[in-house]
Amino acid sequence: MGNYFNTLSLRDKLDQLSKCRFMDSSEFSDGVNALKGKKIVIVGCGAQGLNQGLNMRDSGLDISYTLRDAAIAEKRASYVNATDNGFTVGTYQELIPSADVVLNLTPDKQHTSVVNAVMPLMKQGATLSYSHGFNIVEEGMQIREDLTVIMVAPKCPGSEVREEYKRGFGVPTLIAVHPENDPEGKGWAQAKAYAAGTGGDRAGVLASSFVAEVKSDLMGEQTILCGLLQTGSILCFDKMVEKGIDAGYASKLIQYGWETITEGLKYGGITNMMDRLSNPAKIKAFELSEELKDIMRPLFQKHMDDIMEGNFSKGMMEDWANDDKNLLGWRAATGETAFEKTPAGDVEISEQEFYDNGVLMVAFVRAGVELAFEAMTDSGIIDESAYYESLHETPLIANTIARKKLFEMNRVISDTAEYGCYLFDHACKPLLADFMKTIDTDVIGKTYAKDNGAGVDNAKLIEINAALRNHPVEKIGTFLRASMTAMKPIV
Ligand SMILES: NC(=O)C1=CN([C@@H]2O[C@H](COP(=O)(O)OP(=O)(O)OC[C@H]3O[C@@H](n4cnc5c(N)ncnc54)[C@H](OP(=O)(O)O)[C@@H]3O)[C@@H](O)[C@H]2O)C=CC1
Ligand SMILES: CC(=O)[C@](C)(O)C(=O)O
Ligand SMILES: [Mg+2]
Ligand SMILES: [Mg+2]
Repeated sequence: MGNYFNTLSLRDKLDQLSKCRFMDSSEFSDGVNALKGKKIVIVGCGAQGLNQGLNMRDSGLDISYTLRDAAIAEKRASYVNATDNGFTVGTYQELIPSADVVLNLTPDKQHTSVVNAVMPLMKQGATLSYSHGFNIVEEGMQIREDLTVIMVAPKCPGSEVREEYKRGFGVPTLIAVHPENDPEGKGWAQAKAYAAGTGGDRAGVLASSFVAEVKSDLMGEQTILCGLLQTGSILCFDKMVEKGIDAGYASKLIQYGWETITEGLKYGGITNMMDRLSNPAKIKAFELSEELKDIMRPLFQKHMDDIMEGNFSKGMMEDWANDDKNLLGWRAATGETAFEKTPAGDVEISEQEFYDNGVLMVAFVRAGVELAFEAMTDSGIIDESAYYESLHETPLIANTIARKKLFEMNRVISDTAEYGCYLFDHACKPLLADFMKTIDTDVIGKTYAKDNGAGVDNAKLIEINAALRNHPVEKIGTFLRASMTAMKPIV
């Protein structure tokens, strides 16, 4: 076993990275049929396992769970999750031999040992599925030749996979078939039916590759989605407290602010999020975000390079071998930050106030989304995929911070995402130290400018509006969001 991506020729690397086709909803007219009546067994009942299983059962599929022996014997959380929801739970020996499709939804760190345990028990011609291609792409896992290997990767945390489904919708999903393992040519039909079962087809599905999924997913989660939201939360909170803003107010502004301002992003991209500010505040947010982009660009590029070259996965796997020493230490340190420890105050903050008093947060979001999108597309990842991994998913992660701050975000995302998030955060905070010295409460904690009071430079405003609207993330976003609203009323 070794890094599969690194064994490919440059031509094949570029070919796999650029695999990404936005599927037409008509391609899902067969619904879940390709999996109807098949026995689907999910390994693991955690963030993705439980929520995908609930959706697929509601879509009429036959779902049961297999857990390691100790989880069953000790009635661990995963066992309780599955049995409380009325699912059959059994050992590998009991359930795997009769399974038509096995969904491996255990943490990435466990994939090699789980697949090695499960594979010999799988029947001839069955299908093995992943929701993240790390094991195949970064570890070069070899799967038995008769087995079909597919991937169905929801572009969001497991909790939101369920929430969106309950709302009658779904989350954008990337599907793929491992080219080395499609002996019967049934991979795509099964992956499509699986995406229909989770509701993903209603939000948008990209036909992609294991390689493109891994490289884009790692980049999004480390930088804009989790890393930057963590850094931004800590820096904005500490600054407000340092400058005398009430700590309870500061805590609330950050905890719920990301969710509120990225709601604007969800509806109308960066353009709409920035349009929610007064004109003078928009100009200020633009200037701050330009500065942030210049400072952070090398860090975003470094993350992309490390992911592409396999350095990131190598470092993380060393930590796996070291009993997750880094991960666990960094997780504990996050729990000790002042932001995490200060409860949100009992103060009313109106929807508009989150924008008006959070100009710096808006600047962070714009800078992070654009930088992540640019780094991905510069490396051969297609715009649609880069959009989902930067702009689209940010509000979904922000929702988790609103629930229970950074603790909840880091609990809900995968361990892989959490590890990369801390790496980014540790490098980004010192990088922004000088910039933060220039920041005062006019851009975080207090209202920058509610109206156009002191006047607005028309030429500058026009130039800024054009720069925002002409960014490629806005072009692809307009197209993808149009297909989403078009699909909503059908539900
Ligand atoms: N978290 C997310 O929202 C997202 C995750 N993904 C991907 O989905 C996959 C699952 O991640 P996630 O849902 O976060 O995982 P979780 O950490 O939530 O999964 C834990 C589950 O895996 C079981 N498990 C842990 N170790 C083993 C083992 N050695 N053998 C058997 N079962 C084990 C646990 O059972 P036990 O009780 O025995 O510990 C538990 O049921 C990953 O590939 C991830 O990258 C993709 C998109 C988003
Ligand atoms: C939530 C999600 O999509 C991540 C961030 O990729 C993950 O948890 O790995
Ligand atoms: Mg992801
Ligand atoms: Mg991930």
